[in-house]
Amino acid sequence: MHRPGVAGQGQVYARFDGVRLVVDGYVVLDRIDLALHERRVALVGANGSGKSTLLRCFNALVVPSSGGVVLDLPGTGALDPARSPAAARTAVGFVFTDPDAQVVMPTPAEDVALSLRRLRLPRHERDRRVRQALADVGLADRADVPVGELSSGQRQLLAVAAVLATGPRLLVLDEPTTLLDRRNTRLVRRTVEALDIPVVLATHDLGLAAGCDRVVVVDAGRVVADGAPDPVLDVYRRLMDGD
Ligand SMILES: Nc1ncnc2c1ncn2[C@@H]1O[C@H](COP(=O)(O)OP(=O)(O)OP(=O)(O)O)[C@@H](O)[C@H]1O
Repeated sequence: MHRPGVAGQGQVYARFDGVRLVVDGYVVLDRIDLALHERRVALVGANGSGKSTLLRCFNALVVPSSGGVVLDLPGTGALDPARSPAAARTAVGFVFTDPDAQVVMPTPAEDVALSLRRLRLPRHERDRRVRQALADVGLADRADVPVGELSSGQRQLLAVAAVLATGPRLLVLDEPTTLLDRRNTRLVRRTVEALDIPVVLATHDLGLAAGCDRVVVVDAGRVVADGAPDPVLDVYRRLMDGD
């Protein structure tokens, strides 16, 4: 396994210990050992290698067959998502690839407000958070336009805003730029870079991965390279090109 050095940044906020997932006899994840402490971590790997499944372990959308995950985020203490799925889903904001699966209300402001409903906030606090979340992703001036008038990139950012408004301690993004053109990709990239919480994302966009602090290559459910972006992405390119 290739493990080029990566600069340490802060405390470990997520640890995977021997995570294995078997579904109908098929090994989806195997021997995943990770201790994440970097602000930005990218998972890369071929289609079907297990990236989305690994991300889903963060909030118990997937529960390992064996091994375990421990989150240690500000305000949560040590937390096993499999044992405390509700707490994990409060602490971990999860954004899916397709924003249209997540954005359901007619306007951005209403959509973000919907995500806050279960927090039962006083109206003024809810409105404040809606405005703040939209401002954080550069959509302050689009708060009340019909969602259909937003670009795909802006809809992706709206999905991020709706998740950020709930105050997650960690943001997990599954292929956030896959559906986007270069301009919208840049928009999402810049927004992610500016966030003040850790972000773990899966991507086929090697530019997005290169801007992260650490890159993890997943192949057939295993971690095969892990470390600083430049050397690890070289390993990944060679793996994909069959050299
Ligand atoms: N619940 C499940 N039942 C059966 N097979 C599953 C299940 N979840 C995942 N798989 C299989 O596990 C493998 C990994 O899937 P996963 O979606 O995690 O890959 P991925 O790396 O995110 O792929 P992509 O880049 O195409 O999104 C695939 O072969 C998928 O079909």
